[in-house]
Amino acid sequence: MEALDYHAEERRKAEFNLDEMKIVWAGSRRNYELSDRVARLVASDPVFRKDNRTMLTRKDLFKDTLRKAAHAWKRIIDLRLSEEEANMLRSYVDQPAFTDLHWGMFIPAIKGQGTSEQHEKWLPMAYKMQIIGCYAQTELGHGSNVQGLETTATFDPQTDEFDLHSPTLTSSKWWPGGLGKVSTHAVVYARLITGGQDHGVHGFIVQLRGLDDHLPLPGITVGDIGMKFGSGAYNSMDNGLLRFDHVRIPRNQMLMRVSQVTREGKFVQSDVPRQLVYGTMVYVRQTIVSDASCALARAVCIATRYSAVRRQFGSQNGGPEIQVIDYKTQQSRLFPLLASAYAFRFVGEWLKWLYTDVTQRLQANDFSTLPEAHACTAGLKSMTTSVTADAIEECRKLCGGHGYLSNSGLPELFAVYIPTCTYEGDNVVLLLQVARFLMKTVSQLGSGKKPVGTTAYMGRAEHLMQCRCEVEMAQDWLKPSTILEAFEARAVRMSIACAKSLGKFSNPEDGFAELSPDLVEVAIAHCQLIVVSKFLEKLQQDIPGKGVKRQLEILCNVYALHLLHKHLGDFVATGCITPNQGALANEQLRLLYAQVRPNAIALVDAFNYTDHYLGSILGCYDGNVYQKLYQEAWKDPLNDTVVPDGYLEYLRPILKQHIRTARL
Ligand SMILES: CCCCCCCC/C=C\CCCCCCCCCCC/C=C/C(=O)SCCNC(=O)CCNC(=O)[C@H](O)C(C)(C)COP(=O)(O)OP(=O)(O)OC[C@H]1O[C@@H](n2cnc3c(N)ncnc32)[C@H](O)[C@@H]1OP(=O)(O)O
Ligand SMILES: Cc1cc2nc3c(=O)[nH]c(=O)nc-3n(C[C@H](O)[C@H](O)[C@H](O)COP(=O)(O)OP(=O)(O)OC[C@H]3O[C@@H](n4cnc5c(N)ncnc54)[C@H](O)[C@@H]3O)c2cc1C
Repeated sequence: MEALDYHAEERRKAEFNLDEMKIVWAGSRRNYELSDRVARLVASDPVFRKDNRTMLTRKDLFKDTLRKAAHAWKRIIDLRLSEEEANMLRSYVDQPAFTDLHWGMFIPAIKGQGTSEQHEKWLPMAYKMQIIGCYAQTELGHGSNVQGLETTATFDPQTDEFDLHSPTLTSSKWWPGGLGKVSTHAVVYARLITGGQDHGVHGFIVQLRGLDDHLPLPGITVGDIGMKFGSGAYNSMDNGLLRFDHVRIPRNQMLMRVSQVTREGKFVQSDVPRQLVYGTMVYVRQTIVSDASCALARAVCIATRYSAVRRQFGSQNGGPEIQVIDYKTQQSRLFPLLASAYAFRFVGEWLKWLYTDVTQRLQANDFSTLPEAHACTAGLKSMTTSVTADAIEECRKLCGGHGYLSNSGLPELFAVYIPTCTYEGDNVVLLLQVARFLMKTVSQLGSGKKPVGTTAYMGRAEHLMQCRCEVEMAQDWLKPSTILEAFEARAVRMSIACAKSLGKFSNPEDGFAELSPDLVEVAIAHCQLIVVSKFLEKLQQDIPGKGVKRQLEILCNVYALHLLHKHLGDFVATGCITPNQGALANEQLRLLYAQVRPNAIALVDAFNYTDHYLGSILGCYDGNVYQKLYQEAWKDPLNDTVVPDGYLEYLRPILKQHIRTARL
């Protein structure tokens, strides 16, 4: 018998080839096939079950995480999965774990900042997980200000060792994932001191726990920092605290690609820029942008499928009520998020390319594109995670009351996701880094130095400062060059206005601090331009499949025009468009929503998420929401008994007292 599909009619409405769209989303046919296979492998394995995890105590959740990680590792070895497949498996298992930090930060830190001898010594053990590492940078007193870290690594020429020490309470390492209970090793960031001189923050490989007994080594105090936001969620991770009491490590455990300390204790700064010490963060920020599209797509998939099932009001002659997805307000809240998921997917692909390019250049000692890579990863990490965090909450609201149920999947997704706005760099702090980069670019405009890469548009500042938008009718807004020019003009005009205001301050740093809220807006405008332009560039590619390119064009226009509508003040105040042209953009946006509507379910099907990964009754593929909600309610432990525990002690006495009072 064919399974019920409450979305069958919606799926029939689609105007494009779904299989081809799945390939576009996955990046290639090969990626699609790998990802589909791994997703099904995880979904069908009972060890990876996750529907009960918000009910577990912290200890049980943590043990469950250890069990899943061990099982995942066994599957990776037994099935001889490649690193790429293993990473897919990690993300489909969908439970933050120490392995994220081991593979995502500890290994990349050694690779990026270690010498070839250090690679040879440490990487084989790390790849086999014979040692497990974390990334111990943040302290109780300092996170954003990395230069303010207090842990010291003092070289002792007598013994050829570093003495690692936590001189104050605030120097305690605080937050590193995997540190609390699991890691045997850490890359620790500490101030390097030689001959009484402070050389700033550097990375050191430090063993924390015994490899046989897992006990902390002498001089090391280590533990978990405690429960975090929400149930389940990020509490599967053992974010830890760490203190050193004069712990000794050999000199060759300082990561020495950027700077070296010789046997005599001489500090040598190589030609490699000191910012490479921050390189692991650049790598992770880039991965966070791709992950943002996945998290956003997940929330949007749930809200879209549920919006097609849910009906409220408007029944005519006893017929069905209106599907809430048909309300224009629902569309205007939901479809820009759907478009953003695609936009972030494509900008994530591009950022991966940029990162690979800069890495290859760094290997050849070409550091020229490092500032651009830093600005792009920082800005896009900030922008995509802020939008995604807000969007998950919006999707919860789009699902009405049922969105607040844990089994909608949205509360846990929100709780897991929101720290992304803080970790790997607080989002505001990162936007200020972008703003610094932009102000520097503007200040060099007159010097003959041609801006390149994502700031190339600033080279056309003269034109962009005075160009006039030519839109006369709503449909004029569909021209890619019109959209692009409006976004470029807005970004350049806001940048130059800020640079002029900065010029009025005698001390530039005072000006930067005073104008920082405006500078954040400038950085956002620049990042939005990058996303819009990368979406437009994607559309220049050959995209096969009936109707696929057309749907992507519609989504690209939705993405750009909803931003234009949301930031209308910027566009009008800078004179890039007139208020009337803004109104025409909004008119066009409404027409675009009507074009998205019949394709909405298929556009979220293209993410190819299994019900296991979605973890949501509201978002389940077959749309059989009400029956599943009803069945699920009976599985709650509170419903194990008809009369709740505590009735006799606490409820009955009150009820009885009430009866007595009533009789009086
Ligand atoms: C189960 C088994 C599974 C097996 C799986 C196997 C396969 C797995 C494969 C892959 C796995 C991948 C997994 C990924 C998972 C990832 C999970 C991630 C979890 C993340 C958890 C969180 C971790 C953290 O949070 S770590 C700590 C992060 N901390 C921060 O981000 C701190 C933020 N602060 C800073 O970055 C800096 O302090 C600052 C930039 C804000 C300021 O720095 P400062 O030195 O003061 O610099 P400043 O004076 O402002 O600038 C000086 C110049 O330097 C430039 N600059 C700054 N930063 C950088 C940089 N990063 N790169 C390049 N340049 C930089 C800056 O622009 C200035 O330049 P100028 O030209 O002089 O102006
Ligand atoms: C779940 C989670 C996992 C983490 N994992 C790790 C890990 O594995 N390893 C690790 O080392 N760290 C980790 N961290 C720490 C994380 O990197 C830091 O919390 C993060 O970098 C923010 O730093 P902070 O906590 O010092 O925030 P703060 O800098 O204290 O931020 C507080 C407020 O001040 C504002 N602010 C700060 N500086 C400025 C400024 N210059 N201008 C304007 N506003 C400013 C911020 O915008 C924010 O609103 C993790 C954190 C979390 C939440």
